[in-house]
Amino acid sequence: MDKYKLAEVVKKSDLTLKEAIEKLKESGVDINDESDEIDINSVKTLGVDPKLLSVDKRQQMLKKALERHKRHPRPKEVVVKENGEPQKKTKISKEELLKKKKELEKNLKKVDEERSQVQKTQKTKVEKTEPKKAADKKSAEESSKKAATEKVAKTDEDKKKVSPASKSAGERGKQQEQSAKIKKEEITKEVQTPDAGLAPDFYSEENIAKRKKKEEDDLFAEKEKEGKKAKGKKGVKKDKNIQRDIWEGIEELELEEEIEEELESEETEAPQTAEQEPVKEEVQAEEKEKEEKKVKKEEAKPKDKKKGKPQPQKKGKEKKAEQPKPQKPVKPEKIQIGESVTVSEFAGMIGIKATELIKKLMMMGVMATVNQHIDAETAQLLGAEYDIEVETKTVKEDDLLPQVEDDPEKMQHRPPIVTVMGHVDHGKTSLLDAIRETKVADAEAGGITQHIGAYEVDHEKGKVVFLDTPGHEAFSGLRARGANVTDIVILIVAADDGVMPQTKEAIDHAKAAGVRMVVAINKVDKPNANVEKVKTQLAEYNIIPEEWGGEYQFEEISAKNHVGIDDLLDRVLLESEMLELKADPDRPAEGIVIESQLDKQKGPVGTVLVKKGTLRVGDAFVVGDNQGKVRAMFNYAGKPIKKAGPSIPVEVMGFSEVPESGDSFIVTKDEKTAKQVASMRHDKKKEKELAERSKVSLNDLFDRIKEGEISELNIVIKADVQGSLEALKNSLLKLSNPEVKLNIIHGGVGGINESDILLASASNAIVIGFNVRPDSKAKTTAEKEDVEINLYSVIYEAIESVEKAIEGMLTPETKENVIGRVEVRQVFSVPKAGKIAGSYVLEGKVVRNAHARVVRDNVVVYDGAIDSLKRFQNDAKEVTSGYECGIGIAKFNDIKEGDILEIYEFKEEKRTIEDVQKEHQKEKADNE
Ligand SMILES: Nc1nc2c(ncn2[C@@H]2O[C@H](COP(=O)(O)OP(=O)(O)OP(=O)(O)O)[C@@H](O)[C@H]2O)c(=O)[nH]1
Repeated sequence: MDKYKLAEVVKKSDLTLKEAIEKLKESGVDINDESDEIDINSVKTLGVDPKLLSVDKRQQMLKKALERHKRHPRPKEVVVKENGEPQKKTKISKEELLKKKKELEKNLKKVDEERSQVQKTQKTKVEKTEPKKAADKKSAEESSKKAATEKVAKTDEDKKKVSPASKSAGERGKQQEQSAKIKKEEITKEVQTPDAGLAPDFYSEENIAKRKKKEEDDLFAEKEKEGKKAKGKKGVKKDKNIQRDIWEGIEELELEEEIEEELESEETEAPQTAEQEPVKEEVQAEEKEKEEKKVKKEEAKPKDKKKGKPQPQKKGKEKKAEQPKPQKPVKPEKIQIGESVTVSEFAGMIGIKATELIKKLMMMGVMATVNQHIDAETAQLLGAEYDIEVETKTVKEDDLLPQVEDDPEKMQHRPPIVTVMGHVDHGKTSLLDAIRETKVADAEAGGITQHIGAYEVDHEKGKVVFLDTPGHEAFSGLRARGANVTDIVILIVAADDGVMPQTKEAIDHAKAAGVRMVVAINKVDKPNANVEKVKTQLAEYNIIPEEWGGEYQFEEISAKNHVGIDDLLDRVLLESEMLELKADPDRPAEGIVIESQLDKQKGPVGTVLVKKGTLRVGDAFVVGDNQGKVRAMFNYAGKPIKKAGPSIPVEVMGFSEVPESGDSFIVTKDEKTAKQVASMRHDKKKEKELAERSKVSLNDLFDRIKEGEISELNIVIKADVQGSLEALKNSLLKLSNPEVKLNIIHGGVGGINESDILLASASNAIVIGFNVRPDSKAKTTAEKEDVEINLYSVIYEAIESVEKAIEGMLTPETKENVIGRVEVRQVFSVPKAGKIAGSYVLEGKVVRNAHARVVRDNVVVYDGAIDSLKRFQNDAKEVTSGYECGIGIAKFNDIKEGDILEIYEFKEEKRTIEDVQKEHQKEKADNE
């Protein structure tokens, strides 16, 4: 039940505090102090209407209206108040405002007259003031408003016939008189009903005095406006005060409108019996509002003495502090939006009511609801309506995924990521098993329960992470997708077999990727093992052991017998120390998906190798054109973990779809961002698919070199026999020139296999096959990776097509070609265009977009592009000798009569490899 402070209730009653306490004690309520609280029944016992005490609905409504008013200034206000110069842009003239103000005042006066009449009646009829009086007075006041008469009429049988909505202005006048009469009658009735009642303080001398004072102030302001010299007790009002009054007038009017709107809607909803109450409340609220405004006005005048109760004064102050007047809505000059914006978002941005925008849109022929998106163009048009510049900013992936820089201060050592590569049967799996068994199974009880494509090894000198997918798949496969995950390659060579084709391939792969290598000579336990032979063979490929003065570490091992494993790990860690592998763990994680699958229980899962930062459960992420949120993470041993730092492989649950291995995995600030990026990438992918662009093709090399994408031509050659391979290699290498470098990254004998394609893809190379064919796997991979395979059976043809490709990549030579001579005979000044040379073509021709050299007294004074060419008023493409024309030269305004213009064009000429080589030789000779 609601409680009320006794002191507040006493203020509204005719009793003193003492009398009230006595009265309450008589009725059995134990109360002693004015700060004590009493319930609604006790309020009634003291003869006070509880409604007057509660923060009434009307006040709330007013408050809301004011707030709304602040938030969404009416459209007319936006125009009126914009640029902080309300008086200049006022659409409603001051005269109109004052007229409206007068009307209001008239109404208020009328209300007061009726009020005093009612007071008189009450004084004569009632000895003791009953709270009910206010109801009648309020009703009387309401008679100045259309609703009041109707409401009062409701209490009367006769009036029930009159529909409020159907009343005309004339009828209302009559009704006002009638209602006054009725009210008088009612007062008599109500006085006899002790329970009913309204605030007696409404008619307290203090309040009446306040209202009168306000009226005086308002009238005073009006006189001021009319230029009459009038002096009041508060001194002469300045222009500022008049402006403020105007604003207050506007606000009053708007509040009236708002209140009426609210009342109308409330009337339709409210039950008839309760109808009179909002009216009472309204009057009170209005009175209060006016009092507040008055206090505010008084405060605005520093010399004025502040009068009235401390409470409203305080309120006034607070309000003033919150909302200095005149209130100016925040209207920006310029806003920025994305590709689209909702009507309500846009309304908020420009400080206009959404409903107003909807109307404007309708006028523009756009039907939109509040939550509907409007495109940038429409938003710009709308903005123009309110003099607001609307700038559109296309959101790019970089905006959503800003590059996070590592903090150099926070960089910490990270474990190396290692891949084992080598020829078939040389012992890759055995080595990985040996490492796992000796180093992992011991440490992790129960061993590895699941396969996640990578595992961690805790060696005494540090941690090493092994990618568990042997060979090219783990290395080149990932690298081909731009995922350079491996730090070190262990090249395994069986001591009994020596360097074999795949050993060579592995070397080429590692070299192309610029990855460090540690050589493991395996199967040293075998009787026919020949370590020295292996070393010699590798030296042919420039893999020279340290003890021979080279830069590669070698370790002799037996994977089968677990011999040399620790030493091999030592070497790997030594190598990693030299690489100074470091990462910042205190940043959002980035990684690479190295394996993925659809798990029956877990849904789509992927093994992510964290490369930067720390990945945590709950992180939102984008992966390829998919996204997700880390729901759970498991380490290589299947143990759930909460976070994973740099170099750590983890199985992640929470992908929206199964990701692709090689996809980059980036943590975003939230799920929304992840979704946005994923959808952008998805769209891009579709576009790319549509474009059907071949990744590496001889034909598009020229375009790509122009874009600065390629400066080198990488080639993988496969031939049927060693002889043709060597011949082809030598011939192609001769095509290498100072401008386009040709690299043969791998050459081998035999058919084109998947590994060749992966290597070509990872190195952006083309594949040339001489008298060989790709196997089916190579074909599929080539298709998947967009690698072009060029097959030849005549060496000459192969050389010619590569030569053509390289020549296409050479920058053409630009030569100057003089095409005409022109004499300037008159100079005109054309607005915007600047100086135009009225000329006569002496020789050759003038072409638009050609260049002109301005020659004055045989000296070239300017050289620039022709940006306009006219014959009379018309644009001309070219003007030949014997004709006149107007020529405008870009960025040159100093043209003079008698100047000669030498017209020339640039011509591009293709260069051959021979040209380039000759030029280069000449340059060399010149330098020497
Ligand atoms: N004697 C001896 N045999 C070994 C050693 N390491 C591996 N092997 C044997 O060599 C054979 C091939 O070993 P894997 O580990 O399967 O070789 P791989 O390179 O993984 O072979 P692929 O997966 O087919 O490429 C197996 O029979 C192994 O037992 C070793 O150190 N000594």
